[in-house]
Amino acid sequence: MSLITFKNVVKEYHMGEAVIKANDGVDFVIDEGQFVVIVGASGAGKTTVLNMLGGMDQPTRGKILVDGENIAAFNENQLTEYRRNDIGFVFQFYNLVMNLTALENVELATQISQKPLNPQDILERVGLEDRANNFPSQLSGGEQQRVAIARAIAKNPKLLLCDEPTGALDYQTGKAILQLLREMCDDYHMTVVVITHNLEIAKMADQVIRLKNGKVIDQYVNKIPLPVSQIEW
Ligand SMILES: Nc1ncnc2c1ncn2[C@@H]1O[C@H](COP(=O)(O)OP(=O)(O)OP(=O)(O)O)[C@@H](O)[C@H]1O
Repeated sequence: MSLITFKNVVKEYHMGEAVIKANDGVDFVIDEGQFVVIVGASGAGKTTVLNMLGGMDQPTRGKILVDGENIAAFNENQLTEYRRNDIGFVFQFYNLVMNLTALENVELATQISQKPLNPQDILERVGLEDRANNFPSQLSGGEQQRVAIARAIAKNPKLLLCDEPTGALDYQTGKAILQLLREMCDDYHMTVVVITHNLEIAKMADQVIRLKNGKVIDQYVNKIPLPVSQIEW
């Protein structure tokens, strides 16, 4: 069943006289429970797609249907509710609250959500049960990203959006994080969207959307997505 539909989505930025089309008529459909990779070079429009899908920005024109509702027409209050309840976000640089422990970071996210999962259980699921009382500064980059994933998942969102989640990590740690994201998708039947410039990562996806100059230039389904262990870059 389709969960997300982008219909002729345009996002323009006005810089003085010039108009920059960050997204220039983007169309795609994402099914519930899919692991989707949106790939493209720097400036292709990936972050713009993710920000609009996450309710952090709105298109200039077009429709963005999520679970049947056009979020492009939401007002501020509706967008706040949407971000709170339906979206989990994982960023390249983790964005943890540095003066809260790993567990407290996860708990904080669950406090604003309607149907959260148990923070301790999720920390255990990401392999950090022994580090629950550590502060982010006491954790490695890979461990901090695990906390960030736990925080996003614990909200029990409809959609997990990931912005270059391995961008700040070394090769092996990055692969472990991709593996964890894939498991989250499979275990929780969560729809996961990852944006990256790394085309190799596309091989692990159920569906790939390629962007160039603000347009979709290719969109395909991997009938047999590769296990993360078989991906190399
Ligand atoms: N707030 C803004 N104001 C003006 N132009 C913007 C703004 N945000 C994005 N753009 C422009 O829109 C285009 C697409 O940007 P976007 O950040 O979506 O690309 P990207 O594929 O995510 O790139 P990267 O991989 O470098 O993050 C770029 O040309 C960018 O300069």
